[in-house]
Amino acid sequence: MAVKGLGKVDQQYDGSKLRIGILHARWNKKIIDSLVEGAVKKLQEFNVKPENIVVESVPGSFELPYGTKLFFDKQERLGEPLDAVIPIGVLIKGSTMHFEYICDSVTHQLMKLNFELNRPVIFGVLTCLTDEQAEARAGLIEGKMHNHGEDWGAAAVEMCTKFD
Ligand SMILES: Nc1c(NC[C@H](O)[C@H](O)[C@H](O)CO)[nH]c(=O)[nH]c1=O
Ligand SMILES: CC(=O)[C@@H](O)COP(=O)(O)O
Repeated sequence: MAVKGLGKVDQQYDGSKLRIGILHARWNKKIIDSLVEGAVKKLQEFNVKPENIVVESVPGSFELPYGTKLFFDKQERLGEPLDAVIPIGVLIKGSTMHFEYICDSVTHQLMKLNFELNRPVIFGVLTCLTDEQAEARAGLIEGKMHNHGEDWGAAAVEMCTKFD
């Protein structure tokens, strides 16, 4: 088992009053499904109520930053505002520069959204060179790596509550 990862949380965070959005891309669906499942499982372990976990999708990772903004806006309009969004995408290197451009622009724009929206936007995007790297990071290869979706769920609750 790899040594990398979030490790134990520094304190117990309570997500019972939070509403968290998960916005996932539909590219690389099998890996996405596992990551979403990991994030949901961890949110529930941190007491986020199932009815307060809102899951939506966009076509690909490129759509995640603007989709995240629209998701916050829509939930606000509905009177069910989100405390944080976990955008989840899986980028896998192909044979052109497509991968590099999307990795770079999406990462920067998701980071900027934290400050623009003044809400936690978690970095739930895998940027992998091979299918196997992505599968391992979604916990799909027995004994290899943990499901990184769990880290993203934990990070969302911590970032919503830590500085209260
Ligand atoms: N190659 C991958 C993509 N590509 C699709 C783009 O993200 C986008 O949906 C399209 O260009 C339309 O704007 N998306 C991923 O999530 N993962 C990939 O590996
Ligand atoms: C257009 C795409 O999302 C995808 O085809 C990228 O892969 P490649 O670099 O092999 O074109």
